Amino acid sequence: MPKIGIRPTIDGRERGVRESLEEQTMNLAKSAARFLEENLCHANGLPVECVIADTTIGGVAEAAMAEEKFQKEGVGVSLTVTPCWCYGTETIDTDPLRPKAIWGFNGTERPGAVYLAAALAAHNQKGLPAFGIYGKDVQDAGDTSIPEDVQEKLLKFAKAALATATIKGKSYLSMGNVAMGIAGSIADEEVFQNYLGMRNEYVDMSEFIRRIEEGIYVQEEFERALKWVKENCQEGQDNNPQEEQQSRKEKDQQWKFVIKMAMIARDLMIGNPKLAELGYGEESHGHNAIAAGFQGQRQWTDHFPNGDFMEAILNSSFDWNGIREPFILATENDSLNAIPMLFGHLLTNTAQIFADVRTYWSPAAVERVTGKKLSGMAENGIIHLINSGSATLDGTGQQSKDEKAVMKPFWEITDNEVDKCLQATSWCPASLGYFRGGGFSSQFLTKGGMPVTMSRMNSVKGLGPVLQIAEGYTVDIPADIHDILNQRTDPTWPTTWFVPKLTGKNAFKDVYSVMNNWGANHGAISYGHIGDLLITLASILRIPVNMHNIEEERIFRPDAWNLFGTKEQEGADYRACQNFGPLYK
Ligand SMILES: C[C@H](O)[C@@H](O)[C@@H](O)C(=O)CO
Ligand SMILES: [Mn+2]
Repeated sequence: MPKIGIRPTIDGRERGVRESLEEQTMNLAKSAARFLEENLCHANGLPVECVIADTTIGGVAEAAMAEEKFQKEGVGVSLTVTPCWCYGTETIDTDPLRPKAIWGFNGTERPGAVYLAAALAAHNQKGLPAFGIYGKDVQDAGDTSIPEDVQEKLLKFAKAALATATIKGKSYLSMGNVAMGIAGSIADEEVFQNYLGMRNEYVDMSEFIRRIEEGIYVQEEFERALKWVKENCQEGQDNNPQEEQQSRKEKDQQWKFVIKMAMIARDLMIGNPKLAELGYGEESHGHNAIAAGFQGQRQWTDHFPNGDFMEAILNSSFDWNGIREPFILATENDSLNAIPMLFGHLLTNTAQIFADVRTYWSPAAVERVTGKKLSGMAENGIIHLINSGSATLDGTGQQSKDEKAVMKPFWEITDNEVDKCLQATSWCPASLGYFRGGGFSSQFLTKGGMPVTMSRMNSVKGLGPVLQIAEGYTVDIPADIHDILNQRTDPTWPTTWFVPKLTGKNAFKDVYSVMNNWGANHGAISYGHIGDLLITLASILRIPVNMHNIEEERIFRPDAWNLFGTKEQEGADYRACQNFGPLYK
């Protein structure tokens, strides 16, 4: 995993000045390292490691020594810290690909903040955007504590920067290609390579058939998985017309098939050393995929069982092997929704809901069809998030903290919570009108009251990718209203009722405007209000944000963004992103 490199910079003037600052400067680095290590964790559960340069950095030779150490140690993110004046261009981190921040200690004995300003100016002049962290309140010289406002910025920067470094060099695995003309399923080489530093890998869906027919999966695991599915995955109601319903025997066959699909998709993504033991060396490697998509519709689903079980279970934090890190797997191979799912996962360490942003139900329309009024959080209208396939089962809202529904990092989830998520989910025989080959769709209703953030990447010819973000809440609506609304769509699919936080302005004027401004058919829903983290990450990658409802004081972007205008931040973001261009271009 990428590490965070800490660079203590210092005034290089020996015979008094430097010596007097050595201890304080190194202590600041140590306290930043300790703070980050204590408060951050990678999405796979591993602790975040910091590497401190061997010496303080007073000039370019010591900057080079720090760089050498960072290269050796696999440092993907850098944080420069200083309590004093140092020499800007001579001490800064000039690696153009490494996200970077400078914490200039706010003291008056020695001018750390003056260095911060000078060093940021140097970064801007050189086209190497850096984040500036300057505490609001003056601290005393010997104080190594980290004020709360500085802590907040350190974490925001570090989490987004680590996500950037984690994504770099990994693959998006496109299983199949374009589903039903959905442009998001065109896995765009330019977007992945230039903006994310990723490579695209492609496998034809026929690879699933080859592996199923030739037995290229681990038989022992399959048997264990089948037993687990029988015990834990309850089959839901078959809504197909009686005469079309598949027989028990056919359904039993299909369960076996979809379990194999799940195992094979996982092996395709990350490999499986057990396949090498079975003589399948090449297959054992996988595609180094940190995210993937499955086309499914229609060539596959017109003939074979659909991908819903595979997608839902891989996107969840558990399966027959126990509790584990969720995968990122987009339905309909919508790669532009897989990207925000990946962002959400790396920023929160939790599983992600993939959904169609399907229907805006105005209060008037709800009243017309149900005779009932929406109230409480739902009173301004609701958005129906629903899709066959890849909503994580963590999205049931059956995990809890302080008696509130939450979605947790996998290492905090208990066996009892896994049972509850599974209990809250039924697996309905797929709607055969849509899915001629059958399969099983996960069906659940997300618990209300969870703070969530819905985001989506869109791509515009000539402009490139843009990100849209809506913080809001999942809501409970009365069961009788839900039943009527749900029956009007496909009731075999999982439903999340969503209300965005409204600002009364522009895209967040009302719930309708959020729906009306959504850029495509899908959204990625992440637990928590993480719009600020997404904005920080997007700025590192130079992806402009075209719509968000995040309070101004939570927004943290590289210092250079201010130089593109401070009155109207949205336009400044576009100008800055365009000026610097994609991180890996
Ligand atoms: C079954 C249907 O084709 C759905 O998959 C369709 O409505 C979508 O989800 C489109 O994104
Ligand atoms: Mn869809």
